[in-house]
Amino acid sequence: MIEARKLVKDYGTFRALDEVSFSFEDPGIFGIIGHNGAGKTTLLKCMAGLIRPTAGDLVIEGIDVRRDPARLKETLGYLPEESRLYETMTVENYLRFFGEIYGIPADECRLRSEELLTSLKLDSGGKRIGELSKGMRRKVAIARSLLHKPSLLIYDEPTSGLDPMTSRYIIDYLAHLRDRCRKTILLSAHNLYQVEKICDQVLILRQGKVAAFGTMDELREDFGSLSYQIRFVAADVRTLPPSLTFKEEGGEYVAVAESMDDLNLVTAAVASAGGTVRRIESRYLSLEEMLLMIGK
Ligand SMILES: Nc1ncnc2c1ncn2[C@@H]1O[C@H](COP(=O)(O)OP(=O)(O)OP(=O)(O)O)[C@@H](O)[C@H]1O
Repeated sequence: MIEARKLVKDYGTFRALDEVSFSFEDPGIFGIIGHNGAGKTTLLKCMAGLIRPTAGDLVIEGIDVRRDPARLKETLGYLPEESRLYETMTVENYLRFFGEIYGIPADECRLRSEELLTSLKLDSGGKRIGELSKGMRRKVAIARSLLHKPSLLIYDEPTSGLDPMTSRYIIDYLAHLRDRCRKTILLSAHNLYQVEKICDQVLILRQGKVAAFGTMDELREDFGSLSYQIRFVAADVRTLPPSLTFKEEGGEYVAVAESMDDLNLVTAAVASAGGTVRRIESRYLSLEEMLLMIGK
């Protein structure tokens, strides 16, 4: 369980996080989204114990992060927005180096590294890290974050700057870590389609405050449906009120209503013209539309 209560982070006189509260039940994937500068990285860094919150409570897996950030080390794998890797090392040496830092015995570290590189489909062919592509480097950083088998992963923009195929591979890999390895993953991302696809709960930050929080279904409920599409048949559409706009599609007619009131007007008009409503579909806001609605 990850719980934040009235979390505040000030940088000097600037308040980057303003009484942020939420709780995540693990295992799961939790997305933190918001416009540039909303406070996502600040929140992730607080949760990773890398910066100290100014006020409020933050408890992760029973560890009070404000009091005892060092205790998080074993439980946590952190992937910063931009990983500074050791350019002149090979991938294998790099992972061995971090294995030593984590106190993993050499044989076990080699086995774990091989497993991770295989599951991430990363074959560096003995190249130095500085010679690898961006996607490969991201995978190396992900492998490093998993080396000590942490139960909690904090990933800042895991797919930023990656091509769609690599990006999708990493997203699917994160889902695999949750579903098969029971990991809890907190991530920030600007690719909202991906967040919508894999996150169990989403926190939307706006200027350091919580603008919305919940499962995708809860957020859709909160934001309301955008429109209703009414499919109907009518023997003679000339009897429909001239104000009703609709189009013909596959032998049916389709009208769009922007609100529940509008929807009632359309269905009443169809009925009074002797028509029949075949289907009403509501189209919910996408996460991107919600973020645009919330504004900067
Ligand atoms: N070390 C710092 N000192 C002063 N202000 C900072 C510092 N780090 C971040 N900020 C400010 O805090 C606010 C939140 O920054 P943060 O990096 O957390 O946002 P973000 O949501 O991750 O943005 P982005 O999507 O652009 O990465 C910004 O206004 C930023 O300028």
